[in-house]
Amino acid sequence: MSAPASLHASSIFTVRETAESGRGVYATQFISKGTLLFETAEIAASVIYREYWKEVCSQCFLYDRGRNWRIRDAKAGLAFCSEECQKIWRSDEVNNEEASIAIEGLGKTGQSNTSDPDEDPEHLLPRPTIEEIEAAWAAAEETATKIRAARTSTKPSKPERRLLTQILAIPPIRGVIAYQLPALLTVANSPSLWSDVLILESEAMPYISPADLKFQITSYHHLLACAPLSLLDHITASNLRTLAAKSSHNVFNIWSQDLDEDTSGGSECLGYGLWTAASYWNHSCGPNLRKRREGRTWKFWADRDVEEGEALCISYLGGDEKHMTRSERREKLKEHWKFDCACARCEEEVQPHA
Ligand SMILES: C[S@@+](CC[C@H](N)C(=O)[O-])C[C@H]1O[C@@H](n2cnc3c(N)ncnc32)[C@H](O)[C@@H]1O
Repeated sequence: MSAPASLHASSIFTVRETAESGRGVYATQFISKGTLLFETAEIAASVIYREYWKEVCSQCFLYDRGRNWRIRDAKAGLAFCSEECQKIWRSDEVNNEEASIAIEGLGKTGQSNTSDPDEDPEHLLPRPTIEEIEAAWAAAEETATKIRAARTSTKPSKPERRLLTQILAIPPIRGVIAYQLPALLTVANSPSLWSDVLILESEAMPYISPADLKFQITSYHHLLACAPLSLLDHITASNLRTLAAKSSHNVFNIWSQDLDEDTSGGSECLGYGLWTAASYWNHSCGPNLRKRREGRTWKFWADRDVEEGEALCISYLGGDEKHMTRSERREKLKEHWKFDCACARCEEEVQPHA
């Protein structure tokens, strides 16, 4: 199957291969402006940035102008807008609470605190190549094997205990680990949702810097060293590499205000998430869809009348495309999403050479 079942179920659009932009979504009938085309709440992984954890509901992502939510799970480092949301979060995923508490405990007992990726000197270096990525993960696996042995041994040896202590003393990178954990819970608890992750478009060089790659590996080791044993089989380099490769082109930012509706600025990026079924809309610099997040649900509407056979596209530029020149748009899309835009507006605006 080339897309999640929920997309195939639509009678007004279909997902198919395109010549220039991978798979795309196409109208199978005339669609009038304002029609709600699709909604999805299937999130394979998400993270709220650490600085917002008290202000953003961990379940529904509600943010109220920076007000702190009073319902807290301090051990798990999470806040909720209501008891209802906390209840849903607790019951949602097997292991959710236990695993979150284990991760939150990292760096709180030993000498380590937390690490800021932006302060790492390797943060500004170029993306690691495919060869560098392979070598780093191969080396990581040797340590991972030892950590697994130490965790599963009924009577860990002195070197095994020392290894676990050493790993747990490394400062955790909370932003990375807090995104990896929900993905691994998806692997463990929702195999069909994880299958939807596997068919998303991949990026072969997904790490934005050597520091990013290093931190993903450190977090892998941290997870192996402290996550509940029931999760251990799912904490694999393969799953975490898949997550990075798929997230690169497919995550949606979680904004404090809806950018499609309000382009006046002031919206803060609170985190991001991987909504698998929402990842098939291609970009157009003249989009015909409007999107909005309501809690955990992304909704997509026709923003004008759409003819049968037309590509259904959102804007990846959040409304800025309206005020940008062709070359500015293409440069930004290339820089952030690494593709040469093949949309109809870019085609139409090609300047003939003198
Ligand atoms: C969220 S995915 C969209 C679905 C994707 N086409 C697929 O097959 O899974 C984003 C990726 O689609 C491709 N894409 C989206 N819009 C495009 C466009 N206007 N021109 C060229 N490629 C585009 C790029 O490869 C981009 O990284």
